[in-house]
Amino acid sequence: MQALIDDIAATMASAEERGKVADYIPELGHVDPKQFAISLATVDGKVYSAGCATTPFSIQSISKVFTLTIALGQVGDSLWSKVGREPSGDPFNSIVQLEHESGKPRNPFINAGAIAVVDAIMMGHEPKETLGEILSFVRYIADDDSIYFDHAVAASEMAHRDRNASLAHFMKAFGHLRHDVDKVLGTYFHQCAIAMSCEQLAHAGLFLASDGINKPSDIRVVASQRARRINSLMMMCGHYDASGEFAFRVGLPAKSGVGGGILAIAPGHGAIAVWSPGLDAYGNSLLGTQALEMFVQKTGWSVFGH
Ligand SMILES: NC(=O)CC[C@H](N)C(=O)O
Repeated sequence: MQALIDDIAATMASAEERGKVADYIPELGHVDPKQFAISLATVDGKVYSAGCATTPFSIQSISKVFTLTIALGQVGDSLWSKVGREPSGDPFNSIVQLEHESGKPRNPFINAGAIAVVDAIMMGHEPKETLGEILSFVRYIADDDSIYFDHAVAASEMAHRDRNASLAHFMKAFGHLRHDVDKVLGTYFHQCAIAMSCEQLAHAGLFLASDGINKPSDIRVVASQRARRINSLMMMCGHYDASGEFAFRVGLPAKSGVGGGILAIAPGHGAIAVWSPGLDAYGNSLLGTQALEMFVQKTGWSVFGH
């Protein structure tokens, strides 16, 4: 397995077309596009990494998997009255469906949906308390207390929040947000600004690869049915309007972020985190997707078969 991971990293190191780093969040625009990392954590406790797998990067929308897990733990199925579970077929920051669908976001992974999810978690608390809870959860599932918020990235997003603020105000006008818009956005931007390495991320995702049980601690994080459902949402919605293409090419539940990371789950096998900051036209990591495609072709771990 280590030979395969090394081979993937070597192939990606020599790639010429590397995509475009997100610069609509200015702080992310400074990241060196040459970097590549991959880490596989297996359900039987092994870790295989290559590239800069211990370098922290901005996990951005990958954090939406963790806040969804927390929200379902707090409010259970009542979450689905605030957010849907259908693929949107629209870009991650689109506002068009919100008007047609009375301010209810299609799914928890587009920006509007994730903003609604974090509003649900806040439960009348101040952002600082909610952020403490989110960070504790992520540190717990990754078994690593060094994971942190990159405050410069969060501040950069807050300063350029017009688009996300539009989504939030629109939902609030329909009665779908309970808290003050700027407090919800401040919480959302910090959640997106969590910095993690591929090794930490792969470890954090393991519970979704093993029916809801964290590894290697063997402590149950969620019921197996919930893990299965989160995986299905990742498969259908994790790459926005490129989710179909990602399923076609890779065939694993996965969540991308505009920081260039992707967390993919191979149920029964392990969790794979990849990072390369250059994005494709849909805001998903160009080389990260290629690396995962190469990985499933060699391992046969796609949920759709070899
Ligand atoms: N696709 C993403 O990673 C988007 C997350 C980013 N924080 C935003 O709100 O625009």
